[in-house]
Amino acid sequence: MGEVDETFIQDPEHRPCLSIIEAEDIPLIDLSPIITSSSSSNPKAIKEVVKQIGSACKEWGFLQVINHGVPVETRHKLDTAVREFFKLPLEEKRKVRRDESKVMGYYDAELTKNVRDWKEVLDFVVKEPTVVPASPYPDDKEVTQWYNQWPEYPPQFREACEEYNEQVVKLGLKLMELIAMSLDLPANRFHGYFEDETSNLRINYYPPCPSPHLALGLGRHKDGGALTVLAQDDVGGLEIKRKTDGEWIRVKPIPHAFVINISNILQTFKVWSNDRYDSVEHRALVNSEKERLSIGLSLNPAHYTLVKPLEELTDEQNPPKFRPYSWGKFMTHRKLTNFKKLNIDNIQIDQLRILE
Ligand SMILES: O=C(O)CCC(=O)C(=O)O
Ligand SMILES: [Fe+2]
Repeated sequence: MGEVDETFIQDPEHRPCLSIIEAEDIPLIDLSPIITSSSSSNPKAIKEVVKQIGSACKEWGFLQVINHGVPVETRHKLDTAVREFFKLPLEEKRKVRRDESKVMGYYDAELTKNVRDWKEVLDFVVKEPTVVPASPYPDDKEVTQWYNQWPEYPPQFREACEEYNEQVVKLGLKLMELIAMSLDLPANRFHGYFEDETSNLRINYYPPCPSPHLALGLGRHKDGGALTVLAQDDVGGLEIKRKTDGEWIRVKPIPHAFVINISNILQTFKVWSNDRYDSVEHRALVNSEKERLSIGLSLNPAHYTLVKPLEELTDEQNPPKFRPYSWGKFMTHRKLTNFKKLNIDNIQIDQLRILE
């Protein structure tokens, strides 16, 4: 096979280094004290987990969890259905193609930072329908609803996906409790934000690529939302930009583990925690021999959430460093810019920073 189309080619400074640097791995946290017992039964073990979560969030922005309570079969069922879907002919997959009016579904021409990604994706909302603002304009109060487009084949797709979402959202909310505790907040501090969650599932399928040294499966980015729970298969390719030195390091696939990413584009946690927890860039490499699959559930708050530094974490010595922003308006803006140019700038975290 020849080289890839030039739309996929990364600028030299962003091309991947294919010889793996065997660096230290991101923290691996065993959640069994949380999953197997109630919070009163083993306070010492739970405190230890909270401590590990807190330092992983501060030092890495990424971690992996094992013994997380999501059944192996739930994950296996979705994995099987997804692989069957991506093997279908393009015309079949395009029957659930996303567009401006149906924003969830299949897509095969995504760009990250204006360079094409070597991947196909499927997007679903967790709650159907998901209520969101109709436009990103601050004065427009109109809302709209996002629905899923379920593939007809394989027939078990929808059930597998819904079961997976339910289990993984449960894990995501548990992790939000642990993160709250690591910030010395009550365990349920964030729960209210997720009652009308706008969470979504993003399935990434990376076909083998003839030029893995020139292209990326997914260019460098930070995720939206509060937290991403990612399942990657055993092929490997996820890299994160290490905070301490900016080196790209590979996240080792661990059977049945989930990779947790507390970071996001508008850095919800950076704002909520008033700068204690920061976000981290990551990307996905491809290879010339094997296809790769990853499934990320992004736990997102209700559209009407005003994200701002929590009062408990600010005081006179520690004044708020960020102005509030509307989660829903931000999310709608991001979704619509996939389809058309809008007459409003993308919000960046530094625009929200209150100058000292
Ligand atoms: O494929 C991966 O490992 C990363 C996926 C990812 O970062 C995303 O979907 O946002
Ligand atoms: Fe990501």
